[in-house]
Amino acid sequence: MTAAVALFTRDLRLRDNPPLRAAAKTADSVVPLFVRDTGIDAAGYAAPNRMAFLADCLTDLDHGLRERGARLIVRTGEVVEQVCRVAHEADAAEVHVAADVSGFAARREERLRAALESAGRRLCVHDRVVTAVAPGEITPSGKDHMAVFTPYFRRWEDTHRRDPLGAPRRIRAVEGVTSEKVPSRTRTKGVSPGVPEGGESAGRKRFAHWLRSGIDAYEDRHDDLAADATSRLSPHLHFGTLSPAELVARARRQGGPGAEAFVRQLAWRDFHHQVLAARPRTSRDDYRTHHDRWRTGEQARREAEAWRRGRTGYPVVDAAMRQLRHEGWMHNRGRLLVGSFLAKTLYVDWRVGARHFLDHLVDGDIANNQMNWQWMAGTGTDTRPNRVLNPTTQGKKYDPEGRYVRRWVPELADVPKRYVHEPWKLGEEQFAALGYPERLVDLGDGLDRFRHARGK
Ligand SMILES: Cc1cc2nc3c(=O)[nH]c(=O)nc-3n(C[C@H](O)[C@H](O)[C@H](O)COP(=O)(O)OP(=O)(O)OC[C@H]3O[C@@H](n4cnc5c(N)ncnc54)[C@H](O)[C@@H]3O)c2cc1C
Repeated sequence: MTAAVALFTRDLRLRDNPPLRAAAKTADSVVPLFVRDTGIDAAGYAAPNRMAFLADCLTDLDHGLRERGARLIVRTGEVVEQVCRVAHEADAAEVHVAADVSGFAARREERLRAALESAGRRLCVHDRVVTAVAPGEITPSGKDHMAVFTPYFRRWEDTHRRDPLGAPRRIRAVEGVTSEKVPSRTRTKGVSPGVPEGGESAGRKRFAHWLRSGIDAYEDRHDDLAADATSRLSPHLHFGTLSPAELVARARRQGGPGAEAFVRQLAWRDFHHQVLAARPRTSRDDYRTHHDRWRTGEQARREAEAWRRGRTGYPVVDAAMRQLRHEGWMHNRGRLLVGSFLAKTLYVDWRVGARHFLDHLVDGDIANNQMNWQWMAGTGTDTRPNRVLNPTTQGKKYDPEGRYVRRWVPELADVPKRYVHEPWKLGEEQFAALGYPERLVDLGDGLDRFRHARGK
């Protein structure tokens, strides 16, 4: 009897899961393993919103495995040590795992390979699991990644994609490997009230609903803040309860401009992943530095805190920041606006904002978060790095009725449409009666400071 370990990381699904399929195919019996890596807690990345969603994912995965004759083995500790221990207990010849892109994942892979090989076992790493197209698959000659999205996307579209795999029908489990209790959401403290349900079953339901009644309108409505007309699949993509390759294939099959626009966003996801894979230090360091001397000191700290709390005095910025706290999620247009406001208007280091996002986002993801923050701060791959978004004009454009602002900023619930993005124009007395904060900064002053800092 041969045995293999299928190590789940950011691929918490049974369908279209190449490491699981390969483990089940090459060995007589399988240990489906998830390690609660204490290194992630120690690095401060175990945000409660993601831990709650993760608990749902593991519970659902365990159910699915039990239906197929196995169950999820959960262990807590240092990941390499735990995997080696389980491989030894199961006498597994191979460990199958998905390739991933961060520096953390690269180091994990290297250490795991060395430790397994020294015990006479083999690590098998599978591409195109976390992304639809693997990092490094599309590279101009002599380069290790592509730095501009449009040409990347053209090549991405031409890249042959594999057909999505079904879930294994039966999985024969290795006998006698013990598991900790699968974590439960109810035991997670400090979770935002609006965090959605995690797990492959919930993800598939959401995706089916999206194909039926969301995707066709996506191209026209994705920027409408109040309409909430995006897929909200990002947490499922982050934890891999849905496969990006399958999403691309099924959206393409459905066809139409909405589906094409949606697929383009999935390509953005792959794009950022390939940048991080080639430049892992850009999770902290500027991708293209402007030698910014970001504001620090007491006033900048106070302003960053007002931004975190959704009390900047700019309604659409505050609405988005409050949505983040309540739901652990924020609309993409909101993310762009609050990112520009922090990094450019307030001229506070993008890392301060990225950290706050990672503390709250259910989809908080090193590749997507850090690369998008850098894009917005103009230190990343944006070809117009000094663009500054004006929250008032953007608010009027993407929330013309003020419905998004009223939903998240109760102080402005009864303000007429004319003033909802500029409540300070109501007049002193009426404005004071709202109990809504004064503007932190004049937009013109913020713009001048930023341009001066960037030498523009
Ligand atoms: C400052 C900032 C920080 C961000 N942080 C994250 C993050 O931590 N995790 C994350 O998944 N996304 C992040 N994004 C990208 C984007 O805002 C979210 O992916 C999107 O809002 C998720 O909502 P949705 O699933 O409804 O997206 P949809 O519009 O339905 O798009 C479908 C999918 O495409 C991908 N996608 C969409 N836009 C982008 C993008 N700009 N970059 C990369 N992938 C994209 C996502 O996986 C998304 O689920 C960030 C954007 C900005 C500007």
